[in-house]
Amino acid sequence: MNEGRILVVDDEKSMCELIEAALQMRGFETVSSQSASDAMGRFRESEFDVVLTDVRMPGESGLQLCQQLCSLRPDVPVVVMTAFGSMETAVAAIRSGAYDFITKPVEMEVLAIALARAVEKRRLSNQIRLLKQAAEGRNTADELLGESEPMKRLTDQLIRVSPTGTSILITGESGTGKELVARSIHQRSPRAKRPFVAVNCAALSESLLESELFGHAKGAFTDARSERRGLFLEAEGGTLLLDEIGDMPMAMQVKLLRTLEENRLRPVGGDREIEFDVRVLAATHRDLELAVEEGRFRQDLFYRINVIQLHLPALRARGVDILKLAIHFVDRFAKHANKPISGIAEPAAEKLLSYAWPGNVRELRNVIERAVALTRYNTITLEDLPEKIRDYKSKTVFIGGDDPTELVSLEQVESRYVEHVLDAVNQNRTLAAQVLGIDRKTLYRKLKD
Ligand SMILES: Nc1ncnc2c1ncn2[C@@H]1O[C@H](COP(=O)(O)OP(=O)(O)OP(=O)(O)O)[C@@H](O)[C@H]1O
Repeated sequence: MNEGRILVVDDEKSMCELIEAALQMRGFETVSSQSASDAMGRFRESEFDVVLTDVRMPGESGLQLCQQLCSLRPDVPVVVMTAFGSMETAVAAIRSGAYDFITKPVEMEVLAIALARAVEKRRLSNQIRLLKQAAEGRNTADELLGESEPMKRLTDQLIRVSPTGTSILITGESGTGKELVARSIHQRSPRAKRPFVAVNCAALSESLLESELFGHAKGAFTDARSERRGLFLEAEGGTLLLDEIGDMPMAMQVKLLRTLEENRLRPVGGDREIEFDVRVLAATHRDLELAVEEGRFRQDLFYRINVIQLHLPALRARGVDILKLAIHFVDRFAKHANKPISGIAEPAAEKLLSYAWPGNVRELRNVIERAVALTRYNTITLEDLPEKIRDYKSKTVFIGGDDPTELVSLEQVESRYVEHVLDAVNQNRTLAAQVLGIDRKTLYRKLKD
């Protein structure tokens, strides 16, 4: 049985060997290191449950090592070996963040008990962290609802691809539920018990994004007062969602591709590469194929992330799901607000169905939250909806002009319909071509004409 993985640090090689032999006999796995700096390197390269270190060593002391480890990974306990009778060192060790100390000469039985306790502490705090994450997830994340044909197809695909570990590109307009789909893929994968981490690539400058993703060494730039593990390492064993990947700066795309190909990363300002095990999902509301053609997105990275593509339909294409989602949100917000609201009155429901929902599910959710707060009745009525929805007139494609009796040529009908479809899919030309049943070259020609 594996009692835990221990990094043993002592400048005396024979001491390391002695301790390692005693620990291995008792079921621990060990790695040893003869200096603080070498120990730091090993610590960054792989996962340990506990670090056991001597205090006095040439170069950096065990206490300095303890401080560094505690700021880098407060979740990994450090046990320090101090000389017998040196209470001051023991106190200094605890002040440096050590979890426990044992005195030298080391009694192997005592050491094994101290380490087993430290391993147990680490496992318990990990469990608490994961339970907290799961509880937060349950409170904030919605379940992916939808029974319309396009959503059924999507759920079907999702169930098939989630357990595989393949890279998936999730596309769809803003607010269609891309992050929710990513969470759902994670939940249905063997990685479900490990972390799910999402980062918005559009929100950060190139240099910030790099250190956010890969972490940075101490002193890598002016503000880098301490080391930071990047999100790739935070997501170790789990899933990382690169949201809005279409907005990632070109230079960063190069670094990301290399990292994904090699499964290793180099923190900003760091001198070592670190291996990681993370499933990467990417999401975007942009037309990435077009971005590749226009030279704004690297083709090699596109192929790497686009092994499988899941496309989320716009809310307006989900028919009756609009009402199902609306009722789901009414129930949820009514419960929060402690109001006895039981549904949506028919005229309001009709308006919800005919509105175009450019902000998709997110917009619907906000509209319902507002309506629940405003309503004086026990159903949502027309007057609880925002004016733009109450007054919304769905466009009739063929009439397009101001005069409804205007007669237009077939060519004009076609060009207006193309425009209408492009509006409906947020100018995504790949998708528009699919909807129109023509290839993209033909679509470009029509647009030019
Ligand atoms: N099918 C669905 N069922 C229930 N809730 C949904 C569904 N789709 C989206 N939502 C909810 O709508 C909101 C927006 O979803 P999400 O953040 O996943 O969208 P997104 O496509 O990632 O948006 P963006 O492109 O702006 O990042 C969230 O509150 C989400 O929980």
